[in-house]
Amino acid sequence: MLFDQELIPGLVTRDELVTPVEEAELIAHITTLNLTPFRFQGFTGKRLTTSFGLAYDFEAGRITRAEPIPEWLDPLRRRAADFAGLPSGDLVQALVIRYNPGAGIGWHRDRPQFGQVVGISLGAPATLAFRQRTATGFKRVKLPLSPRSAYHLAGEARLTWEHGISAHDALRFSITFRSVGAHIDTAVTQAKG
Ligand SMILES: O=C(O)CCC(=O)C(=O)O
Ligand SMILES: [Fe+2]
Repeated sequence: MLFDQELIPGLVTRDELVTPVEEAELIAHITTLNLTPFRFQGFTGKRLTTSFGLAYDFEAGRITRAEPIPEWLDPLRRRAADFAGLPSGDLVQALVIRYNPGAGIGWHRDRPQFGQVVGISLGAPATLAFRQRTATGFKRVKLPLSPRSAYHLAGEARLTWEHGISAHDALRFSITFRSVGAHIDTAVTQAKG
């Protein structure tokens, strides 16, 4: 497409942020990572994840430090930042997710400690569903995620809409980069102490 489209305020998408060759290389790197199931209060998710730069500890409810973002993710981080109009140094977290068949992600807003989000889809296509509460129910928007495409969540799309992906039966990966909001200094200081 010639122009980025804003489907809801703050949501911008871009097809083919990476080439098929780059996609294959990224997936090859991901398969070497030690991904672990998402766990929270006795619940074990079917998706497998790992975080770089910063992680979010769901049990403790705060941000912690993680292994540095690996070099093989640098070119993607720069491209994601260019797409989002951010300096690449602002994207301080990279979260890698593997959705095996049957895995999805429930309705949520990303943790408020984080700022803007840039997601890149690899592997099977999926649909990112958005909903925003209204007086009478929900406004809903569906965003098809083609492999190699990217989305940027800022503003309203980031803050007042929830998003989620229903379980699908094919293998998909996502890499999401995040900036951090105003609370990060306190959170990281606590994590070190
Ligand atoms: O897989 C995706 O693209 C969505 C991931 C997501 O919503 C999250 O990690 O907060
Ligand atoms: Fe999310």
